[in-house]
Amino acid sequence: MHQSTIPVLDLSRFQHDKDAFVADLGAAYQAWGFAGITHHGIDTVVIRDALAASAEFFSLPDAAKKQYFYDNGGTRGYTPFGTEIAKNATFVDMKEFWHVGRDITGTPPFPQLTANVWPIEVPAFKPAMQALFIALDRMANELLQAFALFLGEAEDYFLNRVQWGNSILRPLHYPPITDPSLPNVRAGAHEDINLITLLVGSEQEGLEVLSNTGEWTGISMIEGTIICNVGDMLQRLCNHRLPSTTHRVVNPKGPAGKISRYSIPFFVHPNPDMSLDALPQCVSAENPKRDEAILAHDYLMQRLREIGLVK
Ligand SMILES: O=C(O)CCC(=O)C(=O)O
Ligand SMILES: [Fe+2]
Repeated sequence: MHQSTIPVLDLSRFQHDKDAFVADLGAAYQAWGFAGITHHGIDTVVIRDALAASAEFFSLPDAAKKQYFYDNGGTRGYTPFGTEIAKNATFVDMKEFWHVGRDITGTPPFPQLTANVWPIEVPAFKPAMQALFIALDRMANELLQAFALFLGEAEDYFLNRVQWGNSILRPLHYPPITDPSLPNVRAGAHEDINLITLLVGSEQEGLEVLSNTGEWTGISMIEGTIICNVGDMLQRLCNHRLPSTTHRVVNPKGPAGKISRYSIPFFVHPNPDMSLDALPQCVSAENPKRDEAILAHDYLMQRLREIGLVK
């Protein structure tokens, strides 16, 4: 039966009902590339504090925010409105965001893992984002264990392939769209580049996912549910057995469109030297290899140039 919206998975089942959970996860992602995740073990306070700190930062005057806009391809700090554009889109996205990376003590094993910057105007921002980064990183590792099993690899397949990944936590702000001459799209249709994405703040309306029958499906979750979707890197690795589904953010009709949207995606990246070549067990006569072999870092650079974040 065709489900009309994305499935919801209870992550606590991975610990006590592993085989059934992995089968359900595989079915959910093969159908949608997206699922809501409940019982993920992340305290609601961690999520609320991060969303509150994000709203506080974005309410600062432009001049204060722009102090944190660096010519670094948006890798750390603030990126103002009008910078990012979805591949092949006409209008820039109606969003501003901040990038938090992995906190490293000592010399980073990869040069991409540059130091974080923090806004001094909002003291709560740093501890709130650090706590959310650590919690989502842990949750991602658990989900990747389940994905590894589904794909016929050992449970720990990803663990030493992601621990130095340049994963990015991205607090986002979409302002209300009040100018009627602007399109109603806050973030243009796109696929995520990375392995998987975890999305916090999805209770607000506006996110739409393209179903496998070609319909835009509006997604809003009960508070605390974290959406997880497959990105292009995982799609390549599994030779499209799991789809990296197109999604976008629209300005909802009615009162929800008159207020700002705050969401926080966590883009899970593999170590820069991980090969994204299709796993041999995912290639067959019926499903021949679709993409060329490429290293994660080279693939990322290619994609960041396409969306205007790297010139
Ligand atoms: O704001 C959202 O809910 C989704 C954001 C998103 O898809 C992205 O930043 O890649
Ligand atoms: Fe996305």
